[in-house]
Amino acid sequence: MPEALTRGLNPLLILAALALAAYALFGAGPYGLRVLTVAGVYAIAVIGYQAIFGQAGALSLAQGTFFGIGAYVTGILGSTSGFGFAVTFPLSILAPTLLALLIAVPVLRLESHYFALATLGIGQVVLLAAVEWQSLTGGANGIAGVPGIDLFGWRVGRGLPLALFVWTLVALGALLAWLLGHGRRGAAFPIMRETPVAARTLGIDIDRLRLEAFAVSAAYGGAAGALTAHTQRVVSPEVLEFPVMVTILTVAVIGGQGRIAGAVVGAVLLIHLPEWFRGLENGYLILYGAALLATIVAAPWGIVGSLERLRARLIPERPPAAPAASAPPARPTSKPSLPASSAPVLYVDGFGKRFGGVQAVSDVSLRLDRGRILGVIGPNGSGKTTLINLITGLEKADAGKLYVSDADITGEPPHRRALAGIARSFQTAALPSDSTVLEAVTAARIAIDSDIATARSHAMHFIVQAGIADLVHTRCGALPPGPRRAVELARALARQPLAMLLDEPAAGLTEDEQASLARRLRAAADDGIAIMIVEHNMPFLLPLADRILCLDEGRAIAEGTPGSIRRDPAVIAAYLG
Ligand SMILES: Nc1ncnc2c1ncn2[C@@H]1O[C@H](COP(=O)(O)OP(=O)(O)OP(=O)(O)O)[C@@H](O)[C@H]1O
Repeated sequence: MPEALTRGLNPLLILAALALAAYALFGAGPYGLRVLTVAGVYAIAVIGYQAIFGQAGALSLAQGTFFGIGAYVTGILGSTSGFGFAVTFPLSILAPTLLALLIAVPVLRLESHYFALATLGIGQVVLLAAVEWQSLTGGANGIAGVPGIDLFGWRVGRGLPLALFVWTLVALGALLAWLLGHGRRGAAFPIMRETPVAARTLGIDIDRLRLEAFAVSAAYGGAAGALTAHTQRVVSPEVLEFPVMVTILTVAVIGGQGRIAGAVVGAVLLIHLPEWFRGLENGYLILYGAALLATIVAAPWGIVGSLERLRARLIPERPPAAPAASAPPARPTSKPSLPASSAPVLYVDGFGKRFGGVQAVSDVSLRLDRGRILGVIGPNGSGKTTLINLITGLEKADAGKLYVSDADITGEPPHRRALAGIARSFQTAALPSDSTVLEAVTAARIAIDSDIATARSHAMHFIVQAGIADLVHTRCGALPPGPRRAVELARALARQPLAMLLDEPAAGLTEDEQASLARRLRAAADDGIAIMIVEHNMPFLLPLADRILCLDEGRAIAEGTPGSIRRDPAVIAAYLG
C-alpha cells in the first residue's frame, strides 16, 4: 500500500473494521444488518460531504438535498418506469451533480454563512417541489414499491447480501475519494481552507477546486440517496427534510472533519447510537443528545482526529525524511516586444481605486524592471497595500491597465496573474498555521509542477536556499516572526516570479534578520526578478532600493533615486518629515 494511504491509518481503526465485518457476518440479526446497511448508506453520503465541508472548508447544507434527489430519481425511474439499478444508479448520481454544477455559479462565490444559507434555501425549494409535484413524486405520500437492486440479472437480497453490497460501495467510494483527494489537489486544500486569499496569489484556482468538491459531494449524496431508496423500498419527502442534513453534518463532525475514516466511524456510531439507547424509551433522546455533546466537547477533532492525536502522543512518529532538494528549470520568460533595455517586466498604467468615500489609489502608474528594486513609501493609509492588491488582482481597479511582459492582464483573476509571473507576500505573513513549512512552500509549486513529488523537491530547493531546512517539518503556526517572514519569502521565490511584490517584509525582524533579508532580496534581483517593496523602515529600504515611489492620499507625489527622494520637499512634508 502507498505510504500516504497507510499513514494516518490507526491500528485501532483496522481492528474496528475487522470487528464490524465479523459482526455483519456472524453476529447481526436481520434488524442489525438493516441498521448496518443504513450506516453504510450514510457513510457514503458523508465521504462525499467531506470533500466540500472537510476539504474545501465550505459549510454546504445541500448534502441532504443531493441525497433526497438521488432517492427520488431511483424511486421514480425504478418504480414507475421499471428501469434497473444499472440505469437508475448512474442517473441518481448524475442528477444531483448537474444541480450542483448549476447552482455552483451563483452560490459558491458567497461568503461562508451566506453560502450555508443559500444551500439551505435550495433544499427548501427542492422539498417544496417534491411535495407539490404530485404526478411525478406522489406528493406527501411519496413513492412505494421501489424495487430491490437487480444488477445484470443478479438480485441483491435483503439482509446480508444488501449489507455486503452497500459496504463494498463504501469501500470503493472511500478509495475513490482518497484518489481524488491526494496529490496536488490534496496539497492545495489545506492552503485554500486556511488562507484562501494567499492561495489565489499562488496560482491556485480555488473557485475551480470548490466547484469540483461541490460536484463530488453531490455525486456521493446522490449515490447514497439511491441506495436508501433500495433499502427502504419507499421514497417520501422525508429524504429531503432537514434531519437528513443534520445527521450528515453530525456524522462528519463527530467522525472527524475532512477524514474519510471519520465518515465511516461517525456513520456507524451515529446510526447505531439511537438503537443502543432505544431501550430507555423517552429518556433516549436526552441521552443521545448528551452523548453527542460530550463527544463534541471532549473530541473537537472528531473521533478519528482524536485517535490520530492520541497515537502521535503515545508513539511519537519520526518525521518523514525531507525530500531531496532539486532546482527547478528556469522559468520560460515571455519575450517582450520592446527592446530589452526599455521593456518593463510589469507596468501599471493609471490605476485608480475608490472604497466608498475614500479614494485609496488615484491615477498611479509605475514600472518594475528586471533586476531592479522599487521601494514604495508613504504615510499610513496612503494606498500602498491597495496598490499591491490591485496588481495581484485581489482588488479590482476602477481605472487603469496592468501589463506583464507586454501582455495586458488587467481583466485576469488573481491565480492567472500569479501564473503570468507575479508573486507577493502579505503585511501579516499569510501562512497556513496547521501546515508544515514544507507543505506551505510546496503549495507555491502546485500550479507549476506536474506532480506532487516534483513540487516537494523543488520546494525543498527554495527552503534550503532560504536557510530554513531545519524547520522543514515545523508547523507554520509555531514559527517566530523572523522564520515566518523567511518562509513567506521562500514561498514567493518558489514561484520563480518575474515580479515579486513584498508588503513590509522587514516588519518585526531583528537587525541581523533585516541584514540577511536585504542580502537575499539583492541576490533575487541579481537573478533577474523585478522587485517592489512596500516598507516604512527607511534604514532598511533606502540602501536597498534602486528607485523609490512615494504615495500620499493615494497619489504618487514623487519618484526617483533614494538620494533624491530623501531631499524631496514634498516627500519630507508628507512623510519623512
Ligand atoms: N477593503 C477596503 N475597504 C474600505 N476601505 C479600504 C479597504 N482597503 C483599504 N481601504 C482604505 O484605503 C486607504 C488606503 O489603505 P491602504 O491599506 O492601501 O494603505 P497603506 O498605505 O497600505 O497603509 P499602511 O501603511 O498603514 O499599511 C485607507 O484609507 C484604507 O482605510
